[in-house]
Amino acid sequence: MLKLAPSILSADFSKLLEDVRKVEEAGCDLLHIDVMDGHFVPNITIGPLIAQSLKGKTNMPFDVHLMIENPDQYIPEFVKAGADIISVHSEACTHLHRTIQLIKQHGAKACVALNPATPLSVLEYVLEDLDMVLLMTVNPGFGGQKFIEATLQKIEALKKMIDDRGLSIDIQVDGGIKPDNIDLVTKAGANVIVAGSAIFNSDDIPKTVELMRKNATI
Ligand SMILES: O=C(CO)[C@H](O)[C@H](O)COP(=O)(O)O
Ligand SMILES: [Fe+2]
Repeated sequence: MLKLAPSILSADFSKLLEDVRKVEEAGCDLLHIDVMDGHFVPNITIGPLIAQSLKGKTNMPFDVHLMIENPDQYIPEFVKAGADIISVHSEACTHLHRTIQLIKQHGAKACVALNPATPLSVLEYVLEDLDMVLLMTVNPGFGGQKFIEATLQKIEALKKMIDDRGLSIDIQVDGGIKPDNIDLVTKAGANVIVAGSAIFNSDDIPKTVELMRKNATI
């Protein structure tokens, strides 16, 4: 099933709740919350307090993308703040299996995110434990970057890996996705689509969301 996950990184933080309601009214499925620590990625964004302040004010589940070092330290806090899905970067986890179990023990859905240059082989022994895999289609750290075409092959390969094992795991893509390339990523096998600048910087959010759904091949 296609799920659209607008990234609040491109929202107007001075009227965040208003922007969140706009994307919910436009029919988006998940709220993608980008957490950056200035270490794992060069940018600093938001922490659990902001997530918590939005909880209960929208019905969209919270899809929390942790771009931070030592994610284990913060997972309990983000679940308390309302995270429904937590993504951790394989590159930031020394004990990836343990971190995945920690997310699940706290009652959230577990997702592993991979940078564009990270091979799918890191998923070999943990894939069965996951609810979702997030393939970055830009290098993490900033919104509004250009989609990296080479990730299309990787999406296809992940889809095959999941199907070959008879699993049912969502494939999320994040970075540079717009109405004019959503067909490529959905055709390759992605079904959870993050879009920040394409949605929040649009003059007509409902129209852009509708166009993304129309152009998706699923
Ligand atoms: O994780 C991210 C960046 O690290 C963001 O989710 C992503 O960049 C979304 O923004 P855009 O759609 O504008 O590329
Ligand atoms: Fe993200």
